[in-house]
Amino acid sequence: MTVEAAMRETSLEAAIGRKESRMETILPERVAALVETLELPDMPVAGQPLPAGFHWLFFNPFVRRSSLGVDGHPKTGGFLPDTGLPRRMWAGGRISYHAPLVVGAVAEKESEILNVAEKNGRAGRLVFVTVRHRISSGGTLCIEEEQDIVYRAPPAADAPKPVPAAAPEGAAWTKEVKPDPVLLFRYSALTYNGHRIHYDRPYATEEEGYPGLVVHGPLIATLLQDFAQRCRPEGRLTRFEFRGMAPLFVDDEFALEAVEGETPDRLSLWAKGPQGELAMKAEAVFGA
Ligand SMILES: C/C(=C\C(=O)SCCNC(=O)CCNC(=O)[C@H](O)C(C)(C)COP(=O)(O)OP(=O)(O)OC[C@H]1O[C@@H](n2cnc3c(N)ncnc32)[C@H](O)[C@@H]1OP(=O)(O)O)C(=O)O
Repeated sequence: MTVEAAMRETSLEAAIGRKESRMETILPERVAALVETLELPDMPVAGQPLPAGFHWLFFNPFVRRSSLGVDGHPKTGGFLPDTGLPRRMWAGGRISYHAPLVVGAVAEKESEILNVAEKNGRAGRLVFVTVRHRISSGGTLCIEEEQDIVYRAPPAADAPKPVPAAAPEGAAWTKEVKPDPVLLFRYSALTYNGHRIHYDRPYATEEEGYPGLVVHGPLIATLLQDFAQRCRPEGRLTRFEFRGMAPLFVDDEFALEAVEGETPDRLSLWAKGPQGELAMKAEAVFGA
């Protein structure tokens, strides 16, 4: 191991346990802006529960442009460790909805780095950073989430492109989504996410090697949670687990699909890409 690699490994381990916290008001205007962007039928107003996944609108750090990395995210090496790998993706997560987070409330998010794990993927070296977020309001823990962020090395020029797995067949419910550039732009703006792969086509294609602008993982996960809730209107979503399996791209229509889960309180869901590929898989659990 080189001295540089040994120092990096030490700094990655040192990141585990690092914490930060942030307070914010769950502003109804920002909730309304996402409802309209996603064309959802119900408009929650102050005092009503925040829809699942809408917490990603909030608690995102306001960082000076001079403190951003080339990818448009805050430079790593602050709260998130510098893995030495340039390409960030939102890999997945596990969310528990313990109690409603109410629109209009003041809430606090406490974040902690739970793990940093190096793996070898089909396309090269990967480092997964898992962050636990706890969102509370008025002394009640409302949402607990483990978020997996992956950092990737640029693939070798001669590396074959990993072939994505096929999505399951036999969906009981299905819904088409057309991710146009305005949807991606609005989602980036509303979540204050400067990641250039979502709106800067030359950067996404020439620097990160994607065929087009990349659809945000949390956007797909929010659409899947809304879809899950519509498949089970009588249930309350209490847990949602998802894993991004292959990226989706702007203007390529994809489908949200679902079947009954292994137990009556569950649904298995996925997002199916335009070639029938499994883009995201998810599991929803409902309580009373
Ligand atoms: C917002 C935002 C960013 C984004 O939204 S980016 C767009 C959304 N995210 C995606 O589209 C991710 C789609 N997934 C992938 O591209 C690939 O799955 C990934 C993560 C690059 C890994 O692909 P590989 O083919 O290189 O990996 P392998 O299948 O060979 O697996 C190697 C080990 O890694 C584990 N693993 C794979 N995928 C995940 C995952 N999504 N979450 C957690 N772990 C994963 C896999 O189990 C293997 O582990 P072993 O222990 O078995 O070795 C923003 O930046 O804010």
